[in-house]
Formats: sequence, C-alpha cells, structure tokens
Amino acid sequence: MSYAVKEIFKTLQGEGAQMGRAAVFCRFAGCNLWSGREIDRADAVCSFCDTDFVGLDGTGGGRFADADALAGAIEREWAGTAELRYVVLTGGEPLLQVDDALVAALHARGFEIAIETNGTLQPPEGIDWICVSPKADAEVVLTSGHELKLVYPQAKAAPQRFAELDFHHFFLQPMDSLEANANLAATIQFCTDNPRWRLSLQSHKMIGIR
Ligand SMILES: C[S@@+](CC[C@H](N)C(=O)[O-])C[C@H]1O[C@@H](n2cnc3c(N)ncnc32)[C@H](O)[C@@H]1O
Ligand SMILES: Nc1nc2[nH]cc(C(=O)O)c2c(=O)[nH]1
Ligand code: SF4
Ligand SMILES: [Mg+2]
Repeated sequence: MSYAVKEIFKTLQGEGAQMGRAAVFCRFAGCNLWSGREIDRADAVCSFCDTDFVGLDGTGGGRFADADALAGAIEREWAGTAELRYVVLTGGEPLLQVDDALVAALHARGFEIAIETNGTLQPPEGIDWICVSPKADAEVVLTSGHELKLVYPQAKAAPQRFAELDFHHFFLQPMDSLEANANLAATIQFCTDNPRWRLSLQSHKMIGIR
C-alpha cells in the first residue's frame, strides 16, 4: 500500500525518556481523533493538538508508493553513520498507516523504530519503542509499551485511569496552550505529589529546534 506523509526531518527527540536522541521524524498525514481543520477543533475528540498533519506538503513529505520507497527516504534523511539509526513514526496518527512491510523495510536498513501514538489502534509486530499518549475519553486499546506520556491536564483523562497499565515509564507532559504556564505548574504539582509520574517537557520548543 502507499503512504501519505506530511514531512520527514532529522532532529533530536524532544520528549519523554528518549529526549535528546538523534532521530528522523516521519510525520504521517491524517488522524482519527481530529480532522486537522481548525473549524472542527472544538468538537474533536482531541482538541489541543499542536501539530499540522494535513496534506503532503511539508519538507520531505509526499505520497510514497511502497514501504521500500518510504524507508529509502527516511534513510537518506538520516544521512549519517550506520550505527544507532533511529526513526520516530508520528503524525497525525501513524497507526492508521504503519504496517508490517514498513517495519520490515526500516529494520532492513538498520533502524530502531519508535512510534508516537494515541493508543486507539493496534500496532504491527516489531516496533522497538512504543509511546502511548491517551486522548480524552478515547478508548486505549494499546495497553502496554515503553512509555505512557499523558498530556496534562485533560478533563476527560485523569492520570489515575492509566497508572496501572503495562508501561516502563509514566510521564505527564504539560499541555501547550494559552494556559501553558498554569499547565506547567499543575503538572509540577501532580508529579511532586504522585511519584509514579515524571515530568516530560517539549524540550525542542524550548531550544528552538523542530
Ligand atoms: C502530535 S502527536 C502525534 C502522535 C499521536 N497522534 C499522539 O497523539 O500521540 C505527538 C505528541 O505530541 C503530543 N501533543 C500534542 N499536542 C500537544 C500539546 N498541545 N501540548 C503538549 N503535547 C502535545 C501528543 O500527546 C503526542 O505525545
Ligand atoms: N523534536 C521533536 N520531538 C518530538 N517528539 C514528539 C514529537 C511529535 O510531534 O510527535 C516531536 C517533534 O515534533 N519534534
Ligand atoms: S491524536 Fe495526536 S495527532 Fe491526532 S489530534 Fe490528537 S495530538 Fe494531534
Ligand atoms: Mg510535536
């Protein structure tokens, strides 16, 4: 099958337990919890998204005919050493498109594969780092992985609902919005009072990288 990709770029992972690690980001177009159009935002299941995932027009974006073509583009973007190749599949919601063929093509090129997902869809086998970020009252069907990274606060997604799921790391990430300062303060307070949860900052926004 073909893949619709908004953008492909190399940067440092800004969030979570892999913060600071060099990675190629592959941002898939489209999401199942928001159309991506501002006119629909207030009524969407996920209403605080900070990302433009509509269309194929970002740097390195486009329609890729098959897994080999997309993995090849990701490999060219990495453009570096053979070791510690790392790709973050994100979006939009990457699990609308990521399949066995893409996992195999990336592994064949020596990439460790990470994914950022809202947890409403099952992944193919073999993804090396799974980050689930639950949204509002959307049902989480992907209940195990490496990190659970909850944007905080969300009226319909209290941390307690996820604290017993099968993840190695539990992060709260302050919601970036007009209330970002208050959200940061509330997140610091919650993590201070509930030591299962650690603070994840969107460090790329603080240091001015993508
Ligand atoms: C744009 S999403 C794409 C991947 C997937 N759809 C998801 O929601 O996890 C990438 C990450 O950004 C986080 N994110 C989105 N909007 C945010 C905001 N306003 N403040 C903080 N984190 C946000 C998401 O929760 C997720 O962890
Ligand atoms: N540097 C950087 N780190 C990130 N971690 C998760 C991101 C995402 O949008 O999925 C992201 C992003 O867009 N940029
Ligand atoms: S689920 Fe992810 S990509 Fe979709 S609207 Fe929410 S944050 Fe954005
Ligand atoms: Mg982002």
